[in-house]
Parts: sequence; structure tokens; C-alpha cells
Amino acid sequence: MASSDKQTSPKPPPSPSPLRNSKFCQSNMRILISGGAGFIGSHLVDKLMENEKNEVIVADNYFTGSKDNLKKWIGHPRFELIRHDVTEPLLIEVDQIYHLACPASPIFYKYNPVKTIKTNVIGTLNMLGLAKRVGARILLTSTSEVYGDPLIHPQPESYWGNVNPIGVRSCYDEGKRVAETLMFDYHRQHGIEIRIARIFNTYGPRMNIDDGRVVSNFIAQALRGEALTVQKPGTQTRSFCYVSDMVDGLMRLMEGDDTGPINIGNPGEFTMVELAETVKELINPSIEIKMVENTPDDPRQRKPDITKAKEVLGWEPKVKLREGLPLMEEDFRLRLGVHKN
Ligand SMILES: NC(=O)c1ccc[n+]([C@@H]2O[C@H](COP(=O)([O-])OP(=O)(O)OC[C@H]3O[C@@H](n4cnc5c(N)ncnc54)[C@H](O)[C@@H]3O)[C@@H](O)[C@H]2O)c1
Ligand SMILES: O=c1ccn([C@@H]2O[C@H](COP(=O)(O)OP(=O)(O)O[C@H]3OC[C@@H](O)[C@H](O)[C@H]3O)[C@@H](O)[C@H]2O)c(=O)[nH]1
Repeated sequence: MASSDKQTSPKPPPSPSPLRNSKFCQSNMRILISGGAGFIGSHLVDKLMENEKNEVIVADNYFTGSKDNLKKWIGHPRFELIRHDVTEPLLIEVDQIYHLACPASPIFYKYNPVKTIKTNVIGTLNMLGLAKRVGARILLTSTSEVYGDPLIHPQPESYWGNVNPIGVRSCYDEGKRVAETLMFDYHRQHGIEIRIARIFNTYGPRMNIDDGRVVSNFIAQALRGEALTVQKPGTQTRSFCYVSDMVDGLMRLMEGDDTGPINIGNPGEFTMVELAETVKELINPSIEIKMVENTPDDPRQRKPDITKAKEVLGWEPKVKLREGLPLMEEDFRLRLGVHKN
């Protein structure tokens, strides 16, 4: 799918404060990251802060994120942290918005499904309203879950998906689908510069220990000496992307010319039994693997077609699962206080 045709020409953004163009003003790029206290967001903050021309503002309600993820930046002159829920409007001046705010782990997005929908719909409307008011470019972190339980494999961006609209995952899947719709409607109707990333399962240091997603569960279980819980049937597949590759992909998308949607993920595909066996071999060969009940509507297979990301962004992942897992293990050992023998 190519970038969409605009039906109206972009409206010029309002003029910034005259101070911004004054002789003594440092023309820094002001970047808002909603959900920046979370797993992917905090890694994105680290990368954006490396550029001395960037000022980074994080807005987060700390539902699944934490100040701890950002502790090295708190007090830094180019960094600002705001306790804010994106379901409420935010009136600030920025040049770019990375809109990540939304619980991502199934156990957290199902915890309060109505709130998850509000976050995806009202939260995205508020971020788009902000982008419109100040003329900022906005990137949405959508998800491979927009493909639902996919009937086409691997999934290209042109696939419309197979999503249950009334199931327990719908608050997230359909919420993100509406968020994508809103992005394109603001783009066509108001000329807003949009970017949409469809993120596939991402893992790495700083995931919550009890996040509930499969990689963090298996690593924490292996380190605690507990059996690895493979949800049945265990033949379902996922494709896991290391977080540094993900951040690189998101930044290229933001800086490039294509609206997306673009799949960002690692095409290396594993069954959950294969993942459990790999974690067992790398971290704790004496651990058991046990089969447990699954939850409804669990997608049976998922693997990104990243042809478009390669062509349009010149991006492809570099870190293989067997290289990324030990980096995450190191971080989990530190946080759990479990030393390597
Ligand atoms: N990690 C993945 O595998 C994955 C895959 C696909 C899409 N995504 C998307 O990427 C984004 C980040 O995911 P993550 O893995 O870092 O998850 P995360 O749960 O670690 O981070 C989400 C952040 O958003 C914040 N948040 C939630 N609701 C909010 C609200 N109403 N107002 C303000 N802040 C709010 C949380 O406190 C947290 O800091 C999400 O939009 C998610 O849907 C992630
Ligand atoms: O302990 C566990 C946890 C999970 N699983 C299985 O592992 C697979 C992956 O489950 P996860 O909870 O990690 O993540 P899912 O792929 O279901 O959803 C994720 O998709 C992409 C993002 O939008 C979100 O981060 C999340 O919704 C599922 O098949 C699940 O049944 C286990 O076998 N054992």
C-alpha cells in the first residue's frame, strides 16, 4: 500500500512563540513521547536524548510504566517528565510526537478494557488534536494485533486482518485499528503529518518482571527456578524483535517520508515450545516446561513481512533471538538479585 492521497493541502502550523526565532534561541527539536516511561518508550527516550539538539518530554500515567525507567534523565535540562493521562487533553508546544501510551501486555490491556479503548480512541484523538494545533508530526505505535488471527502468512501491510470485534482482546486490537483510522482521517482532512508503525512482539531489558508477556515470563521463571508455562497448544508462533532494533525502526519511520503503515518486527519465527526450549538451554537447563491453559482468541501464527521497511526505511533487524535473550537475562538477573553461578 502506498502513502495515501491527501484530499486537502496541509494547513500551515501556527507561528511559534517569537522567542523561538530570536537570535539567542537554540533551535532544538522538541519531542513528546506519550507512554515514554514504559518499556519501548524509555529506550526511545535514551536514544533521542543522545542527540544534543533534542528536548524530550514524556507524558505518562504510570499504569504499566515507571519513573525508574527514566531515572538517569530526571533533572536533565533537556528532559521533562509529566504525569499525564492521554485521555485528557495536553496543551504543550512540540515539533514531533511519538504516541506510545497504551498498555501492551494482554494481562494489562484486559485488566480494564473500557479504559484501554478510551486510551486508544480518546488518547489518540487528543494527541492528534495536539499535533493539529501546533503543526507537529505524529507517529502512532500500532500493532501486529491489527491482523488478528491472521489468515495470510507472513503478514504484509496490505492485509486487512481477521479480528474478533467482540472478544476479550478487542479493546486492544480494535482500539488500535480505530487509532489507525483516526490518524488517516486527520491526515486526509487536516493535512496532519502522520506515521504509523505496526510493531510485532518486542522484548528486551526493562520489561516489567511480571509483565505477563511470554519472553519476560519465561526468563523470570527460568531465573526463579519455576517451570516455564507454555500456553496450549504451544505450536502457535511469534516473531521477536529486540528493542534496540525496534527503536531504530521507529526513528527511521519518523524521519522518513512515508506515512506507513509499516511493519516493524523481526521475521525470525518461533513456536512457543521452541522459545521455551531456547530459554531453558540458554538460562537454566534443569528447568521444567509445563503446558497450561491458553486465553481466548490467541493468534495462531504471526510473522511480519518486512519488505516495505527494507525498501522504504532501509531498515532490518540486526539482533537475533539467541543474542537478545542473554542481554535481557542480564537485566533480569540484576533486578531479581539472581547471580550467575
Ligand atoms: N512491546 C511490544 O511487543 C509491542 C507490540 C506492538 C505494539 N506495541 C505498542 O508499543 C507501545 C509501547 O508498548 P510497551 O511494550 O513499551 O508497553 P508498556 O506497557 O511498557 O508501555 C506503555 C506505557 O504507556 C503508559 N500508559 C498507558 N496508558 C496510558 C494513558 N492512558 N495515559 C498515559 N500513559 C499511559 C504506561 O504507563 C506505560 O508507560 C504501545 O502503544 C503498544 O501498544 C508494543
Ligand atoms: O507465560 C506465557 C505467556 C504467553 N504465552 C504465549 O505466548 C504467545 C505470546 O503471548 P504474549 O502475551 O507475549 O503476546 P501476544 O503476542 O499475545 O500479544 C502481544 O502482541 C503484540 C503487542 O501488541 C502486544 O505486546 C501484545 O498484545 C501467545 O501465544 C501466548 O499464548 C505462553 O505460552 N506462556
